[in-house]
Amino acid sequence: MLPRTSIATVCLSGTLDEKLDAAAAAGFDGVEIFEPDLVASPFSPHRIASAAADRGLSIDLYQPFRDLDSADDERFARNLIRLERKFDLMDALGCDLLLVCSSPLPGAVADDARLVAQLGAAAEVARRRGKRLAYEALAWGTHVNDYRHAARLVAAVGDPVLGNCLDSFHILSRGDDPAGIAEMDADSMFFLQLADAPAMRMDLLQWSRHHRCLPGQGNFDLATFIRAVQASGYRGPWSLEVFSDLFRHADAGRTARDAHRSLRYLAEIADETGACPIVGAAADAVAAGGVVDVPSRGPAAAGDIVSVRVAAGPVLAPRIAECLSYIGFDLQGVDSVTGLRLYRDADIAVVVDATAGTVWTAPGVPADMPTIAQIGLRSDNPAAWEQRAADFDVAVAPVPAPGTVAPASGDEVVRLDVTETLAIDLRAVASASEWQERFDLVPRRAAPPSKLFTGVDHVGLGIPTADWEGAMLLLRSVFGMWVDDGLDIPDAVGTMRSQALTLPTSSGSAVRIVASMVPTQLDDHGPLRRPGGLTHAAFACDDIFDTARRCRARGLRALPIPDNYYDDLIARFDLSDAMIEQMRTFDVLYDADDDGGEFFHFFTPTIGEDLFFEIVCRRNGYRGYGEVNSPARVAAELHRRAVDPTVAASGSGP
Ligand SMILES: O=C(O)c1ccc(O)c(O)c1
Ligand SMILES: [Mg+2]
Repeated sequence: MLPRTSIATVCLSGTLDEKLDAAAAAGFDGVEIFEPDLVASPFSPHRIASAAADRGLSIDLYQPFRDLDSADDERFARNLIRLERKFDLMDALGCDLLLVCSSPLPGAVADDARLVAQLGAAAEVARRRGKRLAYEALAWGTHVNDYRHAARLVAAVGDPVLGNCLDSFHILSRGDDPAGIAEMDADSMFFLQLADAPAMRMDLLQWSRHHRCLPGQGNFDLATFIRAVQASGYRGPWSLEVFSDLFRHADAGRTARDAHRSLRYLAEIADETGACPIVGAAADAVAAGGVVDVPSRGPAAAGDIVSVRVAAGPVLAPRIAECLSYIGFDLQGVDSVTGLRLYRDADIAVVVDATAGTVWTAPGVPADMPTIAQIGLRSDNPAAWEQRAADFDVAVAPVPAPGTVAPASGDEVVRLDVTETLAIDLRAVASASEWQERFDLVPRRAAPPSKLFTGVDHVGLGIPTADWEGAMLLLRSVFGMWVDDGLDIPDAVGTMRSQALTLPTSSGSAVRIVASMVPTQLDDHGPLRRPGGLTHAAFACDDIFDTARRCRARGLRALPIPDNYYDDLIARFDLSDAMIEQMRTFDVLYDADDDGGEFFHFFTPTIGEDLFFEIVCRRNGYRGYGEVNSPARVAAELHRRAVDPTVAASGSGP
């Protein structure tokens, strides 16, 4: 059950009225009025109060009141007068709760007894004015920056109009343990502010003011945090307070919808049992190789990725077909009308679609940018997934048939648009034979398909900056994916924020997506970067060198890796000469983790602007994706283009 929900106006862009519209439309019960929004508004506090009431929103909190305490008595006296003026304003606003944050000033009171006296004096004013104060420890407060310290001060004052405001950012950004919240007196907990944030090492104030995000969009362990809050018996609203450079110019309606969805997501993960389920646990369980014992959040566990559809366009489709055949995929069937071609290795289907300008191809993708437009996961119960999407207010569209120019209705296929250019297809029909039957493909081959691969190890997904937060939340809420810490990877054409997401599957394996952020502000997204969408699919094998040999025999010239790379490997790892020689021969890259896990991989050359395939082999529970080698791949690809101008000119691949 979701408690009362609230959102700070600072989370949303636009005028105050627009912010209220967006909050109400998204289903929030109330708002926190952020002072600068009120100060900048042309409307009186009375008018703002009725604007909120007209939309069915309560004003749950007015904030912030800064720098209350002071080592300078005269200054403190002035601060109490300032407090009275704010209470006048709150009278007009019809709000009785004021957030007071701990002081970050050098002149803040250091001595607890004196601080208790000053907080007590402020509480007395508040009581006389029929108001309440919620005291919040800012992570960068000069003397008070720990929620336990703030709670001790509040308890020492002992005035029922003075309570605590807990803000997940200030607690989790410091790496603090939220367990103490469970021991707090629920009556003293006046307000709860929630925010997530990406893992970063930076000044706390900068991190807080520019990079907060919604629960389910960052890397904080909010599940453990919210359970501690619930254990305390807190009865107030769950309110979102997200300072974000991205949200400040994002569409307010979209942010508010994501915000409400994030609280539903948080309520769901709060109900899960088990320790620290967000960060790391899923990856660890998957890496351990055995059955995944983290809960699957979906209503019906999803299966592995069984198909990948490449929107190739007519020009580059033959190149893609050629590349697929080099790495073991055999043509199995062709649609005589649309030219849709089905390739297969073992149980993996790759469908190459050569149509252009139809809804079936990825919208917005230029003809020279073939993209993976759809991944198919097996599910025993697509209808349950559809219901789940509806629970999170995510539109589910039918997938149109190839060649059609408008979406068909009544199709049984469930399509979730993760980004404009990617649909995840959760349905009963997704495998090679189902593709074959569904589109009545003309069989092209009697022989059984080859068996180079054991499955799809992961897919790479480029997400434009502006869509990043929304896509993260969608993948984690609707699909129930788990995240590890993200990484920043500098390479020859920019720096990419990379974030792995993992979905445990019914077979005890995992669907893995490696998301990377594509800067939206660049008009020209630069070489080897697409404006969004899937960049590659990685196929898993049991023996990297045997597979590389077989691919070579089928005609593959893998992306050439320079000798410098191998000299560096020799320096970094204790690998035998024979092993290094094999890697050099087959252009295999390598990574290892601290727990003995090893990763071997090689790449096909890029086709068009940025589509490639990867062949990977994990050993001993390696958890990563060889991200450290990503700059080597990008540089190798740039070099390949530079030395062979026909490659770049024709946009062609191998
Ligand atoms: O960054 C700040 O100053 C600030 C103000 C009010 C808050 O509730 C908060 O968490 C941070
Ligand atoms: Mg706060």
